[in-house]
Amino acid sequence: MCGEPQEHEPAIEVEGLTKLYHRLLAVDHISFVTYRGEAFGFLGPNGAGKSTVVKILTGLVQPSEGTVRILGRPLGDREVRRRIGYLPELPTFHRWLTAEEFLRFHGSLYGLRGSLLRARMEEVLALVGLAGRERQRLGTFSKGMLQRIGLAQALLNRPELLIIDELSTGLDPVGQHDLRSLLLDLKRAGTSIFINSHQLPDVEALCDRVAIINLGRILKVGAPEELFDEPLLVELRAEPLSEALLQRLAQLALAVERDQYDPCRVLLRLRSEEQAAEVAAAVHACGSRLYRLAPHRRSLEQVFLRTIELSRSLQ
Ligand SMILES: Nc1ncnc2c1ncn2[C@@H]1O[C@H](COP(=O)(O)OP(=O)(O)OP(=O)(O)O)[C@@H](O)[C@H]1O
Repeated sequence: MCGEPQEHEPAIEVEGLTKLYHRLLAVDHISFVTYRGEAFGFLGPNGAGKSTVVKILTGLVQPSEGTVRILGRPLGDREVRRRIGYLPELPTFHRWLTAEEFLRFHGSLYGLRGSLLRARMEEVLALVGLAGRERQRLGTFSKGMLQRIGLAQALLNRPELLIIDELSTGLDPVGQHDLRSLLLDLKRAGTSIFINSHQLPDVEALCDRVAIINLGRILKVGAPEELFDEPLLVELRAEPLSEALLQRLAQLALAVERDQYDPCRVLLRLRSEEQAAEVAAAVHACGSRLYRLAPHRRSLEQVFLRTIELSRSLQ
């Protein structure tokens, strides 16, 4: 794993965090820790409470209960704000400003000025692929360019912690790839990243750990590969996948999931690795041909959907 957390020093510490909007419990006593140098992803369906948590972390919303420490300091600490970069979910841009004027304004909020500000502006414009666009008005930027200038703004102060509330909206596949590479480079350089996203492939590629959140509660936290808590899941392709073979597989495996699109394919949850040999023997005993018998890894998207589905069925 690249970007190994730095000596397990925390970046964000959240304890019993709760947010009530009038009677609506948007965040329900959640606790988690992210570490320095780590990219931590927050995944959840619409309305899960993700943006509320980000707004609390960035001081835009007051928590109802609980404690938060960022880079070792309590919420609202002015010095710590200078060490954080924040890309909001739907940044509002002043359309009449040029890219340069926009960055100059945000730079001044970080206390940057003069030659240092000019150097940082040049640096971030190059990083996000907007070098040469300094004089262009934001009103004439495409959605992807606006996303990039938003990120440039968040990187102006060379933040130790970058908080991103939803990324990649409006970016074409090349833009998404470039942005993902940029975030990976920042992580490799030691930047801690907290990212809310619906873009599961981005989260899977970037994040060391993810939390799955729904209805204001954290359902699971772990490395993407740890969340695939089905180590003995195997994919079997055999032809024909007869009723007799399916019955034999149902006796052998803990669970058999048929593929609704491929009549020759099933996923089997085994009790032990040794059972793979029994599965192969059952295929031959039933007179079928074995085309594939291999470990199967669910995608983060499948894990996410199953976790949310399970939590809904338990309500
Ligand atoms: N200012 C507010 N006043 C009242 N309710 C709010 C406010 N902001 C958010 N909520 C409610 O809190 C809940 C969580 O919203 P939040 O925006 O945190 O979810 P989210 O996970 O970020 O969703 P999305 O993925 O759609 O952005 C929702 O039910 C939302 O309607």
